[in-house]
Amino acid sequence: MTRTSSSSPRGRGFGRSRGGAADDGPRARFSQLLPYLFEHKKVLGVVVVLSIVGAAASLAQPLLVSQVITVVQEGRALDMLVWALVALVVVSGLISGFQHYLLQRTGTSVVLSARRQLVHRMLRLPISEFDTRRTGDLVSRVGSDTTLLYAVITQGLVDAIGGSLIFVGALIAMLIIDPVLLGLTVLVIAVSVVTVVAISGKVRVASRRQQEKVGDLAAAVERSISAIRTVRASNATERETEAVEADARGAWEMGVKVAKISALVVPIAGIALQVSLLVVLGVGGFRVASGAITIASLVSFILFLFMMIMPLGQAFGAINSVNQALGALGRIQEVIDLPIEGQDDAALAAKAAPGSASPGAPAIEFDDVHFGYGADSVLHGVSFAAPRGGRTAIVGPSGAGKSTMLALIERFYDPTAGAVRFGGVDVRRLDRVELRSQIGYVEQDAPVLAGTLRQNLLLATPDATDEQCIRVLHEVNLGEVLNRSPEGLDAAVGEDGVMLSGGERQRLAIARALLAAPPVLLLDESTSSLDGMNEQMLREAIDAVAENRTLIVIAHRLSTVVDSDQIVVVDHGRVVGVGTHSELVASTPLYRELAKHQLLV
Ligand SMILES: Nc1ncnc2c1ncn2[C@@H]1O[C@H](COP(=O)(O)OP(=O)(O)OP(=O)(O)O)[C@@H](O)[C@H]1O
Repeated sequence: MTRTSSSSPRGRGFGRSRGGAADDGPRARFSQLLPYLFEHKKVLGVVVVLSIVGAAASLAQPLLVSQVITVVQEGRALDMLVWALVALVVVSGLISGFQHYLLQRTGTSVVLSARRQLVHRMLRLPISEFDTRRTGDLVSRVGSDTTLLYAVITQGLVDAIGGSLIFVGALIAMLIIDPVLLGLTVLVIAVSVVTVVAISGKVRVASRRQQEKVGDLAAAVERSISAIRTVRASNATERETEAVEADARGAWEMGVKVAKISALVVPIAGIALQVSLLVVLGVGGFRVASGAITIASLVSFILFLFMMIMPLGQAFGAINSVNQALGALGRIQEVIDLPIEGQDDAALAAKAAPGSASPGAPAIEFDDVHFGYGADSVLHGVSFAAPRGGRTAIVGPSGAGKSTMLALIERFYDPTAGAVRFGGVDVRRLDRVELRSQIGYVEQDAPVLAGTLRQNLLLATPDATDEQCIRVLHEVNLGEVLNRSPEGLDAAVGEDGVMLSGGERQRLAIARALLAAPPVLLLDESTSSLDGMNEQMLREAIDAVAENRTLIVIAHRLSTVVDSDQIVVVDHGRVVGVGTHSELVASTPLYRELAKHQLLV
């Protein structure tokens, strides 16, 4: 069988993720974050303007306070000044509320666009990519990693831009009030900034590792839940729980590490404020005493100092959240940067020999096809032709490469040598969408998607009517399932179709393929778990649909294929015989053996 991510042990997470080790994981640069921000440049522009207005309103406050002190000292009336102060406070509040809303909204939008891009890419990756990646880890990149981008907008970057304006404004005001005091303050701040920058890089690494651990955790949960019946039946619940807990603990440990590093960053702004305050109070006191500055100037200098330190805290927070986001962005970009299926189709098509579609050509033809999933070769020079409108059966021992042959027809993989032709044309020269629209494919494990009967049927044929759906369900003897629930076609089938029996799942998958009625049908052991009566009904349906169509069936039970136009016998990736049942019994020892086992000779 051809394994996909949902059924292969490799796909289920027995293996570890790529790049799980310390520092060799995907890294993201700050510049990779910018496109996400540019996408919302208009709103962010509004936010920046609001920040400027808000900053001006905030900066005006100490100036007004200083005015108030002077006016009180001079014993004049305060009316206008007080009102101006109240208005400033109200305006600053309103601005910051609106800004907050815009930032949250934009943060969510950035997450949305990262998710969109990821999903768009993920569903188009080559099938081989899913052979080695773990489903849970991919899911966690969409669900968890993307949420870290939210914090960049809401908790950091834009705030810091607004904050930096206040910072600069306060700096200028302080320079005007007293350059000496400012010099001392800047010295303290410079030391704290250097310290923060030095330790913040570590946040990125720890955050990326934390996200990797969350990916491991999601993969472990997915693995256990998807095989929950086997886990229970094997009395392995305890062990699986421990394994999942170990991954959860790994994520926790990394979270604690991020917390520790962040904890170093956060108080630095507070310490800087306290030290500068002490310095300013001490030195400022002397300067007031010596008459270099007035008390009113010292008070407003201190208010500006607070104002300057606050955005510094924001900036440190921003450095932290940007670094966390970059850790996650590395994992997001890694998937977005992967080549998608068909990206190198032009080069492949150029390599393929030109051929033209001709009515006389076989529907499907394998011409000396070689293929391997990795280093191990699976097909070694397979050649056969499936005639148009005929029924071809592929038989052979388990692992011979039968499902792989169907995967090559669907172009889930391309041969390493030789060619697969569709109607005389090398499939590498055909558009994949066009090729697949010509082929109905029923996988060995007959996947049924969570949802309703209708959703499953309409997967390949979204425009089919209810009548067509119901007709095809009857054709595959699933009419009874339809009557089982008053919801009819809207009846749920459960996750992976668990509410249907194995045979019913297969017949639903076949119904889906039949509904599209394509010229070529590929059935991978589609009748293997049907009981005698259902199998008969199904064969009649396939017989009816197979008329004037090319059918390629992989079957282990020869009784289902003895009346095929031709049978291709495959062993260890090689074709060892082609012919009808009686011809092969006479000519091919392996086939004779298979037939003997199944009491057909
Ligand atoms: N996605 C995959 N990645 C790596 N190896 C694979 C993959 N799918 C199949 N193989 C390997 O390729 C070989 C042929 O597998 P294939 O599924 O084509 O055999 P099959 O004849 O259909 O077997 P069965 O009758 O048991 O379904 C096997 O050794 C299998 O382990």
